Amino acid sequence: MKIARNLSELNEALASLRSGGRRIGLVPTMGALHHGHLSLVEEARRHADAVAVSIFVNPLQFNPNEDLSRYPRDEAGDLRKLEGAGCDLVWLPPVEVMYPPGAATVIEVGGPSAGFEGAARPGHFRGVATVCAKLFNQTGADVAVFGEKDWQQLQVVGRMVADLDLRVRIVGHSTVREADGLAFSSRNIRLSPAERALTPVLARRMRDAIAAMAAGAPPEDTLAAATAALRADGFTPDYLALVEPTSMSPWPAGQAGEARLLAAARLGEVRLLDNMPAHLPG
Ligand SMILES: Nc1ncnc2c1ncn2[C@@H]1O[C@H](COP(=O)(O)OP(=O)(O)OP(=O)(O)O)[C@@H](O)[C@H]1O
Ligand SMILES: CC(C)(CO)[C@@H](O)C(=O)[O-]
Ligand code: BAL
Repeated sequence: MKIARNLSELNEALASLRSGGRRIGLVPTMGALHHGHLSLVEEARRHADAVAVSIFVNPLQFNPNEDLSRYPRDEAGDLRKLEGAGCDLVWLPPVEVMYPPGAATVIEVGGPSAGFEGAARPGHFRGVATVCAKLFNQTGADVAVFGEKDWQQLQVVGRMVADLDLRVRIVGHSTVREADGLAFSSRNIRLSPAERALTPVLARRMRDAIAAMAAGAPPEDTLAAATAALRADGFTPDYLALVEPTSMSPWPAGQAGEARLLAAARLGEVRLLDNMPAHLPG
């Protein structure tokens, strides 16, 4: 497994991986890797001949009051896991390589960036889009794999690639969960044991709400009741909302079809994100 920390090391590693027309699959991450990330690596392998994983905690997507300095980091553990997963190349740029002094260009995606994470974390998707565009250009990846866990991010990146005619193909991979239903997430390690024990309730409330709506219960009332129940459970819900899955527009009242239920709720200092498909009857 090759490790690159600057652009000339990256270019050298890519030149050898690409020999004979081999296709490159990229998995962008912020490190502190878990089973969700490793399953994105496996997915990338299904679409490409060589897999590159980037590990970069991107300051541009954190707000000043967010947890950039406390974001979990475990470079040695990450490299061990990636070696075991058969990753071919790890791209580990320091901040000054990604954003050299004087850098002054950002990418602003409209449409699916609005609302939800975009509202809770102003400027977050500008940072995500900018770093993803740079990662795609730096690696020349043929395919890039993203997790559905960050559903809105997946839509924003897909929108950017379409709008800018980027040559990378975006592949989404389903959310990988712990046995009790909690979606794997790097920040989960900051949950106390009592908070960790409560986390499966979020996915359970979402599944129950979807089942009720599929059986004909009105979405607005069902989601209001689920939100109140989560609050009583001990969560601080941020949103629980049905959206059109690609544009992220509110799902029109009374419409039948495949919507997406998005949730964000705080538990202690951790903000949990989840989403699930919701098939609504006419
Ligand atoms: N449980 C999961 N299942 C599938 N993909 C995941 C999962 N968790 C993260 N990913 C994906 O891995 C990629 C890198 O995500 P990131 O490094 O931010 O990890 P994370 O676990 O989402 O961390 P965070 O705590 O910051 O949300 C993203 O495409 C993300 O959607
Ligand atoms: C896509 C990403 C690596 C960009 O920094 C990040 O937002 C993440 O880890 O989901
Ligand atoms: N997993 C999305 C990246 C972030 O929370 O900043």
